Amino acid sequence: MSKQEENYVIDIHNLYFQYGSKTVLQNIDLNVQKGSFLGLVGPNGSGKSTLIKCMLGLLQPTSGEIKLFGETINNFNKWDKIGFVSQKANSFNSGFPATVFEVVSMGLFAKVGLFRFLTKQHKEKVRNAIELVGMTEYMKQNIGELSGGQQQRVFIARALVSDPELLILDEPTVGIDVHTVNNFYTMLSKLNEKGITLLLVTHDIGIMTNHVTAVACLNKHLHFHGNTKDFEEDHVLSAFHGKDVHILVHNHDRGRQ
Ligand SMILES: Nc1ncnc2c1ncn2[C@@H]1O[C@H](COP(=O)(O)OP(=O)(O)OP(=O)(O)O)[C@@H](O)[C@H]1O
Repeated sequence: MSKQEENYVIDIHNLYFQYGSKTVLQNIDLNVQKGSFLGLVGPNGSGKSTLIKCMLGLLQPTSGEIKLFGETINNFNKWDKIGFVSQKANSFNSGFPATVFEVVSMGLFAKVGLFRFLTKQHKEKVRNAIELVGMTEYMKQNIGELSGGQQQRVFIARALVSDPELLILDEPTVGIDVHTVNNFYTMLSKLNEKGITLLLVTHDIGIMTNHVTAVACLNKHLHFHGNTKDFEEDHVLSAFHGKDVHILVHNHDRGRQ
């Protein structure tokens, strides 16, 4: 393994995926560097979720190679290094009988079983995770009483509580208003500054480019993969060709390299 490859938390080579006879991913070469914040964009049906499912070992690629933390995915077993927050995780109704603290505690279940056995240290971990996402003042509130954006922060805290090195977020801002989305991305940037590698699947191309350190554009093929400085509207347009898409790529200077 080269020095550069040692730095990859995800390393994908020549990946193909088919649902039956329909090819959804073709010849994908993609890596995620340790400490980076990668935004993965593409139009509806471009294969983003399929690619994430392959990375999480939920789907078996038709061919190609996926390495996680330097290990071939079939041999990889340190899944606690990876946290995952899915699309529309925020679907609680206002009567849902669990507080923010309890929901975040659930992220420790795999490690400690029932949360009535949480030790002092575990409770401290839960409080820290809640603080990281800026939700301390809501700790005792019922999750169902929070806004969609606040609920998504809680789900990120739940994923963070087991100290993952890589956090994968699939469309976490669906249904969240623009102002909240901006704050949400600022929070993600802060997590990234603390050393957590982030992979974010999103449609929010304009806002996203102000926060991520690298961008990948997918539409069956990978149309672009590089840093935000080299990322041009042309790449998005070629990935999104034929789609009705309005893109605002702006303020690259604010994106960290
Ligand atoms: N289980 C499945 N069986 C057959 N085809 C599927 C299945 N899941 C997804 N597809 C198809 O595969 C293609 C890629 O879907 P995928 O969900 O990966 O796209 P996406 O980029 O995540 O889309 P979106 O942005 O709309 O969530 C689409 O054409 C979709 O219809």
